[in-house]
Amino acid sequence: MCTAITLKTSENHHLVGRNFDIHPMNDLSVALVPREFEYVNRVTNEEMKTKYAVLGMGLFYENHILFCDGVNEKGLSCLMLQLSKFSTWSHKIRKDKVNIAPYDVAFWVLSNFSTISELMEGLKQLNIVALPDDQTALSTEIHWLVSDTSGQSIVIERTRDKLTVYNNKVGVLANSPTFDWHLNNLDRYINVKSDQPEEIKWGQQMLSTYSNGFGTIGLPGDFSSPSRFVKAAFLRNHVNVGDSEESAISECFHILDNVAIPRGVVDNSTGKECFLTQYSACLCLETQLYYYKTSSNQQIQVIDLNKENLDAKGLKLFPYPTRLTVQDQN
Ligand SMILES: C[C@H](CCC(=O)NCCS(=O)(=O)O)[C@H]1CC[C@H]2[C@@H]3[C@H](O)C[C@@H]4C[C@H](O)CC[C@]4(C)[C@H]3C[C@H](O)[C@]12C
Repeated sequence: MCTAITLKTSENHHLVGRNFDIHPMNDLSVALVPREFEYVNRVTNEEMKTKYAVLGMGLFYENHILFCDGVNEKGLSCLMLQLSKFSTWSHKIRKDKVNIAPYDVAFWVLSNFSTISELMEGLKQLNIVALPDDQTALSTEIHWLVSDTSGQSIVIERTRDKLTVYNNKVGVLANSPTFDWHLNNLDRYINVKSDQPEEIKWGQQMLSTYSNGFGTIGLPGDFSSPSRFVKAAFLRNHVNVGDSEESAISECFHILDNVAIPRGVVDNSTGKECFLTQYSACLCLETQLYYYKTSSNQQIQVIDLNKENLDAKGLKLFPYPTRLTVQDQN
């Protein structure tokens, strides 16, 4: 379970927020990858080099860093979310294409493109490959939310052996099923609204409200992907984010909290380990600030891409907060 939203302030700053929901894991850390950083393409073994510096949540797996989400120095963001049972990958390297493993697509997007329109050209060359001996790639089932400073936001999915790009007009992404299914499902919630309903008579019986929030009755509260999508879509499209980046960040985390999973409430499919919201992040595309909080430390951390040396030689990792910190008031 993961949920992502986009938001815009009245000062035209674009934010992208996400919950990362998984069983408890230790290998996460915000990472800064500089320009001209050299690494090996896990599909072709070719040497690759980053064009743009990238700041985002890195996940270390088999001595390899993959990006769950991030923003680059040009204000392009890319997030990956699970798309179980629907994603399909190519199983062959194609010489005329850029061959990338599914778990590395987010990093490829962030390190090579500055806008969505540039990326759309790049996608024509992309072959997302899971080679038969790459168990990691074969078990990866994901789709992506990409946004840029023009305010455009797209969803990229590869299903039934075809890449589809959707314009994301609702500003939300969750997990399975596919994005178009979620958009159709939204119609069922057409009656949900922010305003209070009027009093009404049913026969001789008068129906009236007795607390705020009666307009939102019918909004789902469970943690399934369709329900999180609907709830996040309603909140994202009715929230008042205020003028500044600061107030919008607070509202972004409020929305993410509304679809976040406390420890123990949801078991994973094997029933052995619980799922939880491991971290929630909010990225500002204009300022390239990465705000985040973790399941065990709810204090918001912030890392500024532009305070770093973007031409440094190696990767920089930031400590992942795991202990509760509170501010003493006396
Ligand atoms: C949990 C991540 C997606 C977050 C998310 O959307 N969760 C919702 C799950 S659900 O729909 O509600 O079930 C996924 C996306 C890519 C996944 C990783 C990649 O597939 C690469 C390897 C694959 C290995 O089999 C497991 C570790 C792993 C490193 C994966 C861990 C985890 O499953 C990741 C990080």
